[in-house]
Amino acid sequence: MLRTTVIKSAYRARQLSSPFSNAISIYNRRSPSAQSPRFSTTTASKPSISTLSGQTIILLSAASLISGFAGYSLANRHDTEAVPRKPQYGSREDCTRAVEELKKTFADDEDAVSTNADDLYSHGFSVNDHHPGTSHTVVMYPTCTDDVVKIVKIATKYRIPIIPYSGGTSLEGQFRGYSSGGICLDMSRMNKIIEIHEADSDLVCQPGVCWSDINDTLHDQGIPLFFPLDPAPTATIGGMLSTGCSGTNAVRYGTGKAEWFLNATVVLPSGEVIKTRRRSRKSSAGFDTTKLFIGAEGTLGIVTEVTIRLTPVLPTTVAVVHFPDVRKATEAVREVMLSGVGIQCVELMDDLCMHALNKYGQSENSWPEKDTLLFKFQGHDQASLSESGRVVEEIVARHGGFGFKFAKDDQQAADLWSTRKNALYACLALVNGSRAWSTDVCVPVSKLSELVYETKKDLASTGIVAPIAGHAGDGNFHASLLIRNEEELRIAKDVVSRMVHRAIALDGTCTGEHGVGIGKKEYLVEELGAGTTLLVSSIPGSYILMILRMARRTDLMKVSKDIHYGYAFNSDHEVLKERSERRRTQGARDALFKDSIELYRNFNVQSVKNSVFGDARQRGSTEFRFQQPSLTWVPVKELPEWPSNVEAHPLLVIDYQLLKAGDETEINRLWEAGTNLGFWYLKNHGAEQDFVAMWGMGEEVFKLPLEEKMKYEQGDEGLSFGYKAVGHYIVDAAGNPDPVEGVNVAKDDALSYPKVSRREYPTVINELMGPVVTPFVEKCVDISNTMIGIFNDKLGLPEGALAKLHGRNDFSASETRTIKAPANLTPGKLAIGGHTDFGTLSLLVNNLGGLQVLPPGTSEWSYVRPLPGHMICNVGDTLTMFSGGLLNSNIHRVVPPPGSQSKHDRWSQVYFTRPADNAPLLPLLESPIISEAFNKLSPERQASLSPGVTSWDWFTRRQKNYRTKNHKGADTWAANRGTEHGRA
Ligand SMILES: O=C(O)CCC(=O)C(=O)O
Ligand SMILES: [Fe+2]
Repeated sequence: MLRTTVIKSAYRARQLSSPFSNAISIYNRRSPSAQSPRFSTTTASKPSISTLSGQTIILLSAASLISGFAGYSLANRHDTEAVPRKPQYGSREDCTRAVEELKKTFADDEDAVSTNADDLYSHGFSVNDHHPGTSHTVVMYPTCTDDVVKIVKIATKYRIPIIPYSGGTSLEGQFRGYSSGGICLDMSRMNKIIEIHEADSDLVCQPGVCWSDINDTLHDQGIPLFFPLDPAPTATIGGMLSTGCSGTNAVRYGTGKAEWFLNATVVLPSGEVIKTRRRSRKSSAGFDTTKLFIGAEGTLGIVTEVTIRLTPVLPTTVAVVHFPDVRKATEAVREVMLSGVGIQCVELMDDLCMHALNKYGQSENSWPEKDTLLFKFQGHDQASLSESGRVVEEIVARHGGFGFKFAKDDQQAADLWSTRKNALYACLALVNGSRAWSTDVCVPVSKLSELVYETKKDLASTGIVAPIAGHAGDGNFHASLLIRNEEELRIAKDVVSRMVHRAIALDGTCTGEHGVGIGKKEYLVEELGAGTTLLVSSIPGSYILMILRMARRTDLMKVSKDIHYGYAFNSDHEVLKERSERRRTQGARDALFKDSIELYRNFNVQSVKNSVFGDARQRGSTEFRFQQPSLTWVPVKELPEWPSNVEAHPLLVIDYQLLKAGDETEINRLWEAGTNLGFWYLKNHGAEQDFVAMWGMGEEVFKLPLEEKMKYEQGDEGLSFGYKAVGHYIVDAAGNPDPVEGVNVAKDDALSYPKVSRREYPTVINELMGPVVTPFVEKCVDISNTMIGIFNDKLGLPEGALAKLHGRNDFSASETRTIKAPANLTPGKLAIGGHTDFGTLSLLVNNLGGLQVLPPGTSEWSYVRPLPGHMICNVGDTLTMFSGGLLNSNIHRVVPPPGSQSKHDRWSQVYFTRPADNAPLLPLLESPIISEAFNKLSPERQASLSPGVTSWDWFTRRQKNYRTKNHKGADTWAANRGTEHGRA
């Protein structure tokens, strides 16, 4: 390692001092501390950075070193003899020791190590795909190859997998955390361009630098060269190399292969540093070692420096043309490609895509909603561009192309091209409350029409909305399957699987450019054959985990002061704040772009005024203008920190994705939480923004005139659906009125909308039902059902027993509850009196503290602190009853937020899962586990757990006795009580 550094630095020094060299050494102006004195800066560049959403790079499981080698996704192999051993990773204790050593090793660099929960979460989880996510144990921020070596050596010592993280646009779940713990290596501080060699048309850089920033830098310096590989705008070089990336320019320039990556410096699992080649354009000295690391998705080593090849910038222009169907369009592409005209890109957008662009795109144009091709021509001058245009116009006409539009000037060309750039985001907005499963396949160009045609037919038969856009010139296309719930996710899985088999049968590949990740592993043997797969897997020191990373858009939303909506959580970690800030600026362009589309999709945004679609350097404030109904968001502002002198009760943090994946340890931890305090944090649940959106809905309701709101009041008969004015509930035996405003929506209404199931709501709620309330309910139902299923099994109940009592389509008191407690409540005043929740499970998000629990066996209330990205979940009475008292419905209440937090409005969003109205409330004694536990209880407790009434009667009795109007004295308070009776 040392030797490499010395040689390299001497080499650079010579270059810099040589009068014949035009090498330029460039550093990132924003990271002066990271500049090494030995590379004196001659030119400060514009920042060339990316963290949040570029391609991902590397995953390295250091443990493989110890276990010999590990296989590259051989899970599906039948030939069991050939299956390499799985790496044996260190235990959680080993992980803890590794983190200690990392902290000690990097003690003098306070930015190098983070164990902040939010940081761990945002690096291991992604909202942009459907794969389960897991937090890492620690996130490391190396600045140089030496740092990486140190980290790798520690990882190897404790057998901890490393999951490096650079940009993170990856779509196949490549950068997830590892269940037994892992080290995430965030390459964002290795974001420098080191040398530009104009005369050689190449450039040396670190892996965290973004390709579009490289091109901006070259442009700014008047260097007429560029790097033509163009995946997502914030993809970074390390990730691009590691996934063998491509983009729209692949037709002309090919993909991310060794012709573009001339050499790479790589840290191997042993900690040894190698450089794959010198800088000469060609070499026949042995193996093309660089290529080994291309597309390896980080399974072989960590790339810490790369030399990329550049190419001259040539004039281009753009044309668009529409077709009656996709077959005709792809046939035209084939003929155009054979004509030999100067084509840089050929992009296909299907009819659905064009519809999305008309609806949500930013273009002035209104397009025919037909399968469409977009050509980018390349030529030496206007005449040659025009000539190419003429030839293509003739060809496409022969294939039924119509509306051929050739850009008159650069401005028009840029406008037309932005259509393609906006396509993905516009498509994502098509289905309210959906997530996209974006995936790609690639076939020989002549087979593309068949593949697209068959896939569209298949998609249509499933009812899943899935616009298709792709690189028609390469036979590569992307389908974005827009899915709203678990059922559609299941259908989508099958569709994707059929699409992949279809592509492979056409002599194609399961992925043209997204990579394998964890999403496409299962197809490798089918595509490559067992022999090739085994060969790859048996490269000594090869690593198995395919885990990519991607930025969480919400992470950005939380910290961005530029976005005037959402809410801000606070962190007591200064380090995190700084990092968030850094990430905010680095990933701003891409993330804001996505944010704005999210708003289009969900909130009828009329326009987004800022630089998201423009120059990354002018990242000003963002203004969103909303169509009716206008949403005034709970503004992002610096909410005060959790006061350092206030203790909060610790809760177990449960990882929802691990629960879903059936992780036994996590399931046991959920059981532990449920049977003890009955409260826990839930992370990686993917519904954070849905909770926030509900506050937006609440704000819209609360600002209506009181008279209007009172038309939708819950009433005093025991119903809780609808509006609740301040003072209408009591908070104690004395009958003191509550100070909070609230609004509840029945699950039954949210799921049946526009059909009214239980009651009518204010117009603003109706308008927000589709974009906000229904998706919120759907997500909460899914999340709740997952946990109910787990409790069912742990309770020893027959499969589906609890689920049957909570049927999605059975009428129940399940509901959303949005609560706003005003700022500056009198200290000591109760916002919500002490109670147990009526139903089975409650899912809760707060913006500020105030919730308190009375832990079993104590008489002191303890705060529960809201944590960013985490819900607070708790067991309610009906689950306690069904479980014969095994699961604990704990008493809790809400007081004014602690410290200076009390100066702010407190928002709270709950989803209550309650049993079907007619479900009888009795312990489910058919389970031996439950009956054994129940038999041990005191008669009084047994009676309290066996009311024998229906869920609906239980609920209305309790609800009725909370109403101020019904309060007749302390007896009324007692009459609203739940399972508190008979507790030990
Ligand atoms: O606002 C909170 O934090 C808790 C709300 C609650 O306990 C309830 O609505 O049942
Ligand atoms: Fe509650």
